[in-house]
Amino acid sequence: MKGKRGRVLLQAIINTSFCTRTTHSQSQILLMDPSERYCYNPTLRWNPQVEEHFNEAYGAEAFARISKALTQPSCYSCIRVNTLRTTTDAVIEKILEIQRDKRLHMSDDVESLTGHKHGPAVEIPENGHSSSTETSPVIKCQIPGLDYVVFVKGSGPHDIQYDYQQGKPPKEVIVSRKCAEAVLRGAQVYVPGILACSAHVEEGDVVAVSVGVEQPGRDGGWSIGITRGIVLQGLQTDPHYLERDGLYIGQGITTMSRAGIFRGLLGLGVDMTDRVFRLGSFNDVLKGDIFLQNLPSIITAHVLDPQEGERILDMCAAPGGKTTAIASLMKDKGEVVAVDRSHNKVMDIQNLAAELGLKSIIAYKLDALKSVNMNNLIGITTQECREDRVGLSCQEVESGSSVTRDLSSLATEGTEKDTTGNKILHVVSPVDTLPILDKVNIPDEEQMNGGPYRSKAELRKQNRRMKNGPGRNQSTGGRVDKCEGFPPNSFDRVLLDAPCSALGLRPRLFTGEETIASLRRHAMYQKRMFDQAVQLVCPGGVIVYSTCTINPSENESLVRYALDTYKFLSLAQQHPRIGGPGLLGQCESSDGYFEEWLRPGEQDLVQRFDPSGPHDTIGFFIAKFNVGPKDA
Ligand SMILES: C[S@@+](CC[C@H](N)C(=O)[O-])C[C@H]1O[C@@H](n2cnc3c(N)ncnc32)[C@H](O)[C@@H]1O
Repeated sequence: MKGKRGRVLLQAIINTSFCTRTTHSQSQILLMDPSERYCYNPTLRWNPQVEEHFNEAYGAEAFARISKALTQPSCYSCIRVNTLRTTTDAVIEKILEIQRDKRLHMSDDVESLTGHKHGPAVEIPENGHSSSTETSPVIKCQIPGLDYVVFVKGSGPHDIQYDYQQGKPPKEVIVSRKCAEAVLRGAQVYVPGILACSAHVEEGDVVAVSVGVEQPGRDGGWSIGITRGIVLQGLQTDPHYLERDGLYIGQGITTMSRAGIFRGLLGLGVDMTDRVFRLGSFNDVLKGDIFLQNLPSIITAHVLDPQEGERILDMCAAPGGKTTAIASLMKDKGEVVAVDRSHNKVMDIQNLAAELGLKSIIAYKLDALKSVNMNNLIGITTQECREDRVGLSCQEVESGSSVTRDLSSLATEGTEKDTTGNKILHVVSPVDTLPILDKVNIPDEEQMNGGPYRSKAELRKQNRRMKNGPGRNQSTGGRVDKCEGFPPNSFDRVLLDAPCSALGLRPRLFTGEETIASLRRHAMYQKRMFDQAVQLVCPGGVIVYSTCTINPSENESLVRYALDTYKFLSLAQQHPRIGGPGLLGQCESSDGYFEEWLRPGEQDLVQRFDPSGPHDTIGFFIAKFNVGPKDA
């Protein structure tokens, strides 16, 4: 026991010596006003080079504001109503009823509308919202076309009266960063998220909840340095005591004892009763009728503008938020092919689709970088797929001619063959900095024309497989099907919601893991995926690319600081299928704030980069590309 205490003390000394953020001396700590400790005033930690980069781009003051804004959640929860099952009005009515029943929010929301002790309330902009709803905590979005979106107002930051006296700290728990970020958005504290807890905590105790955030380690990396289950004394000898100054997110009542918390794996650990930010929790509320989703994500699906009966590809789809939004916009008529490279995440898509009762979604495990499969040319093009659906001829499909024709614009044939004897096609990008596929395989001509005989029935079966996948629809079981990719021109529209740094998504309590190199890597990865998307969409189709970023992009004076999107998009415009002389295709982009392609009256959707704004995402980039006919 003595040895353990000694280690804790030693750890506290080490932490104090090596933590660059620590600014208090021991005598200052003793004199420090506890309210400075028990509050929420985090400082976002950046990789020094990234911070320098953004400081230079935005100016130190503006970037400090952006950083601060990232640590706070938006002032509302955004809900997408599953209009295939219910109506927006019915959902609003039910939410109000639930709030009344639970006596949730009501008095506090009135406070949130009138201001706060701790700082200005963050309000939803009035543009697009009817004045009659302004005092209601549950608001239907009034923007044309988005009446299936509901905002539930929250409030904060609030001062919390933590139960401390000088020399007698409150009982407390430390939660993981991910848990804290969820709690800031309205979630409860579940057992797996709890890292440490005071001694002698029993069920029903009031505990202060703070967050363990990554700190710079001695090896130049970042670490949390809290062993799960460690006992907190509320003293400076606690691990990372000083680092948690200003990192208290509220207080709650424990639903089990300390022993129960660390013995168990699941379940509610702390019922949050007093939060720095109050946002509604919608866990298990109106299941299947609503989906909690950030506004920009909803708008991404809106911008794609999918039509009933179309065939859509969602390239990086899990957990399926946008996939299901697309299927709903299509009234579940047509086909939404959702791919993700992770098996478990594909199951998430399947589960979400089943929960929302959507049958038009087919989810596959597929590396989006290998989405184009030219080996499988006896597939169906979008046009034929549509014709097939309305009972027209599939002759062109069966001959594969439409696909062959289209390849000519993308590729030049070499003499090399791959291991299966197929010729290797070298695809040449007219824009040398835009990395189009280096090498893709297509079947040998003789295989294409005079290859092994297949009956029409076999071909039809093959076509069905291409449309419906090799196995079952997601709604019938937990199996995940792999997909070998799709022939070019397979889809009417493609959504590329590319993997990204998620900078811009709030709240964020740590960003140090992103380096200049990693940000550039995201960009390279996205470009390669875009190359695939361009080939998969049929002439006259649409690609929507979206990503969450705070990289400066559109503003001319900031372009040279853009690590990814701007350069990528300007290069994409030069792509022969998107822009360039003699083609109808065009590119529209607008720094992520959805301007040009919106219909008249929809300009209120524009989210200008505004750190003090109410949005759940302060940096989101959406670009819409109309793909031109290749021979125009
Ligand atoms: C930004 S999230 C997508 C969010 C999703 N569109 C939604 O709205 O719910 C990015 C996804 O890309 C997936 N991903 C990353 N690399 C991939 C790859 N090479 N192929 C397919 N999916 C990939 C990740 O597994 C992750 O689920």
